[in-house]
Amino acid sequence: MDAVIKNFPVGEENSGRPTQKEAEDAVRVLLRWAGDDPSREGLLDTPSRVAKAYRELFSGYELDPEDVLGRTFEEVAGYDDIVLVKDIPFYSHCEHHMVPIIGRAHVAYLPNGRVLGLSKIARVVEIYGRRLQTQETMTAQIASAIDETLRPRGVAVMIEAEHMCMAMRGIQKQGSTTLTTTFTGAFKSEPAEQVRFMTMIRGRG
Ligand SMILES: Nc1nc2c(ncn2[C@@H]2O[C@H](COP(=O)(O)OP(=O)(O)OP(=O)(O)O)[C@@H](O)[C@H]2O)c(=O)[nH]1
Ligand SMILES: [Zn+2]
Repeated sequence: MDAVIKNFPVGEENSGRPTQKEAEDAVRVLLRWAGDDPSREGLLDTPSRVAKAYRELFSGYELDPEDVLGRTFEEVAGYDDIVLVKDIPFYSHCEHHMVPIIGRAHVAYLPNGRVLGLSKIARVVEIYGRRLQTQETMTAQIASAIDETLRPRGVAVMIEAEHMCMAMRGIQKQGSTTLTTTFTGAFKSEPAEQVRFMTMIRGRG
């Protein structure tokens, strides 16, 4: 982990975060709420496993996209056309039900003299994915993080995702996909750039 711990600093100043024991007790309550017995053998270690899993699934709160996006390159031989990283898979959790959102992000920008390491784009998707989210917020957050740190001529983000809260429960519609987009700069002002972005995303193989 090479980025700064931000929202939940590990240490004495970390007064707002529950203790491991509090988290495990909360899981025991939810196990009882589900109708099971937390003291049966198979569930004895479950609270500590769940607490550990939550640290991983929600590790995005501890990372700052600015640290990840700080490393840029200028030597790209004058390349100034679209850079698109498409089909970045991610898992997130909806902030309404805390069940998974399973999706793919497509992220593009128009360089303004500087380019990002390609892996950094996927890292930004991870940082925002590993938080409680709405798809709209996550789409906008990825775009503005890149916009504000890299200052490119434009950013385009599309997310396609399936929401388990619509598939496993509630309306129970499996297989529906939600699409969200955020465009900034030239992608926002020039429809032709949006069309190029969409064409590049849809051009498979
Ligand atoms: N806009 C948006 N809505 C979302 C997202 N994830 C989940 N939701 C919706 O959040 C809404 C919450 O609605 P509520 O009526 O408060 O909760 P609910 O009774 O559990 O809703 P149902 O899912 O319809 O049973 C639901 O319509 C979900 O489909 C998201 O990323 N974006
Ligand atoms: Zn939901």
